[in-house]
Amino acid sequence: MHSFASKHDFCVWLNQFSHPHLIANWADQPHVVTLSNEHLLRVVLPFAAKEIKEQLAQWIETQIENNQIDCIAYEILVRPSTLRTTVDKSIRGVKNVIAVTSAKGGVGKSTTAVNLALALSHSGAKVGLLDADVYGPSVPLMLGTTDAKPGVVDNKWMQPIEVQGIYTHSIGYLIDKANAAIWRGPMASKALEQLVRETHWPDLDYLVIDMPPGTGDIQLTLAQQIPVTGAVIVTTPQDLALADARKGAAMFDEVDVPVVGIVENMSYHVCSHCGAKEALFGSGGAQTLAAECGLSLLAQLPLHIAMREDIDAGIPTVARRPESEHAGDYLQLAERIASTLYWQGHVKPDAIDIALV
Ligand SMILES: Nc1ncnc2c1ncn2[C@@H]1O[C@H](COP(=O)(O)OP(=O)(O)OP(=O)(O)O)[C@@H](O)[C@H]1O
Repeated sequence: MHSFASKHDFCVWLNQFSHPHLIANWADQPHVVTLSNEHLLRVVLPFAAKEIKEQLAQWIETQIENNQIDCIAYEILVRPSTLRTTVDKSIRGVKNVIAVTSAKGGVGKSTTAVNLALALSHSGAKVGLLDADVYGPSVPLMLGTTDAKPGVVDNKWMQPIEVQGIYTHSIGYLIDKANAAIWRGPMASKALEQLVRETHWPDLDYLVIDMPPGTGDIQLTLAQQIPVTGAVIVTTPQDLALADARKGAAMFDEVDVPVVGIVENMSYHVCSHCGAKEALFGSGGAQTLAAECGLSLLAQLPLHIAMREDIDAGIPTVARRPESEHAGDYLQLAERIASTLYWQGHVKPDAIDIALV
């Protein structure tokens, strides 16, 4: 039987627990394990990690039941850390920014961004979603908030719209689609920076930004102005989309924004009648691209009629069918992104963020 005389003993024991989103000796990371004077063991998971939380609790309970350890008082918390970014100027209230990008329109970037934000929230984090797609703000439609109008706080801040447990803001709440489409270059970048910085975000662990598609000046300027913790590139298996995704990876490299990896959307089609899988747009492309660019292939998401129907109904799959296989895919994706950001990044020392606006 294990006996624990010190925090070190607890860490050695906890390190035996493994999970694909943890690294070896994870419990030795600063601030992850603490022991109170009352002998309460506290494990703080520093990124969105509901699955780890549940599996770790189960593992501890099994150890107690099997008399491998004495009964202990413990708690497991999910408390994402703030990570350093190349752009120093932080966003008031926001710990980490995840930019969801695509080099080409129509590949499912917004669908991925919305479901990712909801999945991060289901995973125990406090999450915001900013629809920065000036050319076609689709978040209000996807979340059924087309009639929402953000309130104003202190004559200065815009209040985000809370829906399905996440805090959202969209260019679509302010102007209609027809006007957004004519924005170009500097005008669009300026408006977007304002949108992100003048929103009264509550304290958020993650702000997911649905970026405008493409790899032009707007995207480049945004990446240089907004403290992006990591970018996710969404693509489809078609050659053309993949060629563009390569450009996306190169652009983020140029501005020193870490790319967490690639999401292959519409990777295969699932027949709603017989469940058969077909590679409509070819297969293996994203895998090759990821290997070529030294990036991870984070997920291969199917093209499925239910996902489109959920989006059209204004309740994305993660919220509408949280127990479904598709929602499970997004939860896995969310926890993979959150853990990768943490293990690849550097924790910012706790400080009161002074917003520079
Ligand atoms: N995996 C999927 N399964 C089924 N339908 C999907 C899937 N991903 C996206 N779609 C559908 O494809 C259409 C385009 O998706 P979406 O708006 O997310 O793309 P986008 O890349 O953000 O496009 P744009 O750049 O034009 O905003 C939507 O109707 C959406 O419901």
